[in-house]
Amino acid sequence: MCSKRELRNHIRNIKRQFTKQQLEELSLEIINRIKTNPQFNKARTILLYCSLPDEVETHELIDFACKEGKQILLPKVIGNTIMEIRKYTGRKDMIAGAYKIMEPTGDIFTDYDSIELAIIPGMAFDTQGNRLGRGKGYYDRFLEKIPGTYKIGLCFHFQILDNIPTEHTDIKMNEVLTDG
Ligand SMILES: Nc1nc2c(c(=O)[nH]1)N(C=O)[C@@H](CNc1ccc(C(=O)N[C@@H](CCC(=O)O)C(=O)O)cc1)CN2
Ligand SMILES: Nc1ncnc2c1ncn2[C@@H]1O[C@H](COP(=O)(O)OP(=O)(O)OP(=O)(O)O)[C@@H](O)[C@H]1O
Repeated sequence: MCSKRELRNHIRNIKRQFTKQQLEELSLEIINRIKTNPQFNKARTILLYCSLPDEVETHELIDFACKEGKQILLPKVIGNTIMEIRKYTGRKDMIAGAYKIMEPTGDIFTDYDSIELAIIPGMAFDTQGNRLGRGKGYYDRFLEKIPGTYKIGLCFHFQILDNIPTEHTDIKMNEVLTDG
C-alpha cells in the first residue's frame, strides 16, 4: 500500500494533466449533483469551503446556498493545526488568509451542534468514505467536534481511490460526490 505522501503526489500529477477549463467543467457537474442532494436541500446550516484553484469549485455554490436562505459557514485557519469556523456574510467580507484561501471576516461560529451538513474538500477519498486531506489534520481535528453532522466529500473522479491508509484520528464521510 502507498503512503499518504505518495498518494498526494500521485493525485497532484494526475491533476496537472487537466486544464483549468476542464476542471471547471467537472466542477459544474459535481455542483449540480450537490444542488439536487436531499441532505443539501434540507440543511439550513452548512459548513462549506472556499475552493482553491485545484479543488472542486464552490464559489457559486456558496452564493447559491445563501440565496436559498441557508446559513453558510467557512473555515478560517488560525494556527498550524487549528481552524475555526466563521459565518459567511458575502464576498465583500472575504480576505485571503493562510495558504491564500479566501476566508470570512464575519463572526466566529461556535454553535457546532446546529451544523446539519459539512461539505468537505479532499486530495482523495476511497470507496469506504475515508478522506485524504492536505496533510495537516485541520479537518480531522475539527470534525471530531461535530460527530452527528452529515459529511459529504467533494472530489473529481480521478481522486476516488480503492483504499486510503487510515489513522484512528481520520473521520469518515457519509457520502462522496464526484463527476462522471
Ligand atoms: N479550500 C480549502 N480550505 C481549507 C482547507 C482545504 O483543504 N481547502 N483545509 C484543509 O485542511 C484547511 C487549510 N489547510 C491547508 C493545508 C495545507 C495547504 C497547502 O497548500 N499545503 C501545501 C504544502 C504546504 C506546506 O507543507 O507548508 C500543499 O498542499 O502543496 C493548504 C491548506 C482549511 N481550509
Ligand atoms: N484529531 C487529531 N488530534 C491530534 N492529531 C491529529 C488529529 N487528526 C490528525 N492528527 C495528526 O495530524 C497529522 C496530519 O493528519 P492527516 O495526514 O490525516 O491530515 P489530512 O486529513 O490529510 O489534512 P487536512 O485535514 O489538513 O486536509 C497527522 O500527524 C495526524 O496524526
